[in-house]
Amino acid sequence: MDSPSFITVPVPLGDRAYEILVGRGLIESAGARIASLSARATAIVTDEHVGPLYASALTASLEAQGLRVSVVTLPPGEATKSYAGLERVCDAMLAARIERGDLVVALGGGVIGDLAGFAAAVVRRGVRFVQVPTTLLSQVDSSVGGKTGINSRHGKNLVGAFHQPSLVIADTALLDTLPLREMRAGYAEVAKYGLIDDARFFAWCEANWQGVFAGGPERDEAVAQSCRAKAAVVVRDEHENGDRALLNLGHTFGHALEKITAYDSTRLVHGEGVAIGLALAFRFSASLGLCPPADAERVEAHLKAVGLPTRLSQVPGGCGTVDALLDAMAQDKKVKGGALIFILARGIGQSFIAPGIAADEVRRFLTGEIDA
Ligand SMILES: NC(=O)c1ccc[n+]([C@@H]2O[C@H](COP(=O)([O-])OP(=O)(O)OC[C@H]3O[C@@H](n4cnc5c(N)ncnc54)[C@H](O)[C@@H]3O)[C@@H](O)[C@H]2O)c1
Ligand SMILES: O=C(O)C(=O)C[C@@H](O)[C@H](O)[C@H](O)COP(=O)(O)O
Ligand SMILES: [Zn+2]
Repeated sequence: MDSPSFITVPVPLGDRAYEILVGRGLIESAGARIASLSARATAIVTDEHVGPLYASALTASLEAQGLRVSVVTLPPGEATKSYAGLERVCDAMLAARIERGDLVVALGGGVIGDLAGFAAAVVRRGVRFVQVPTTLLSQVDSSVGGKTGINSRHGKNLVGAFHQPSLVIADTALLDTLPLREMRAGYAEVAKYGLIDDARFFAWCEANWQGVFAGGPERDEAVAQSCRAKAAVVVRDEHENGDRALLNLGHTFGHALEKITAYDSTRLVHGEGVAIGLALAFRFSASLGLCPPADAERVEAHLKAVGLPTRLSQVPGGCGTVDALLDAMAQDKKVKGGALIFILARGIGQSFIAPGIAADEVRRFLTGEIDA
């Protein structure tokens, strides 16, 4: 199993423990690594952008290990994370006679990872799966932690399951073909880890983001550090009964925007929604007197420097009314007893879970943001 140097990030979850491998060129040895999990057959799930670039190399690498391989290729974009997409993947797995002891291999971004992982969770009541994430977002976030699912017309990720992967192979060279818009979107989730609880990492991001984009050693470091940060949270709260909600920083607003833009990736992709959501969470915290306004300005300045949107006015086609936003936010999975729970911040790297924010405060803040 010769391969270039790589970083291993363990996710010690007892009988669901697995490793995240991060490095350039890992796809070449993916077949041997996946074969070591002792399956007989694999179903690769991918999309129409990623499949033509990487599915044949992965197929060859798996077949060289004697594994039977089938491939299902879906349309790219958020709209694929749907009931129809789920039906296609489940039926393809069943048609390929994928058994419980076999493996689903998600080759793509977060859309494919969430969808394939959910199909793996439900087909035959549970098949193992491997993540081969191909976007920055999926390498730093969605391939880790076992949240799988699809969107509903009622909201983001409302139908899903916790189902941990058996292995994550993050080949950072695959990001060389990723469009700039998608690099930027994934970067919002990288910056998020600094904003949650690691001010030093946020400062590192401010100084090193160009290297992450360019594919230097900073890229591998950013992916590995993000995975370490996420794994640490997931290990202490796998099913989001407490601290894991911190990973939702920016998402109460961001998910509402994704729903309002009808999961139309030409208008808004997840990471762009998160970028606007991060900026909103910090400005909301500042407006409540919780966070120094200078920190909110610094967050916005960094996101803008990278080329990310930070304002509701930047949502193509508009962000809807305050009522539409509040209505979408009411379906957030953090809602308890009908009341919203926000992730707010006392400063950069000092985020916290904030129940008990009055609905009037949210309305006042959003009204100001829409009018800004
Ligand atoms: N499960 C989780 O914990 C979690 C965490 C964060 C986000 N998510 C979910 O992830 C999804 C977003 O994922 P995403 O940002 O990866 O989007 P995506 O999967 O839609 O991929 C973005 C685009 O890049 C293309 N692409 C992917 N890899 C490529 C490559 N190497 N070269 C060229 N093109 C490539 C895709 O075809 C697509 O058009 C959202 O649905 C979000 O809700 C889940
Ligand atoms: O892994 C988590 O937990 C996260 O919240 C990570 C988020 O970046 C991700 O977008 C996640 O899918 C959101 O989860 P949801 O439970 O709010 O749908
Ligand atoms: Zn996210």
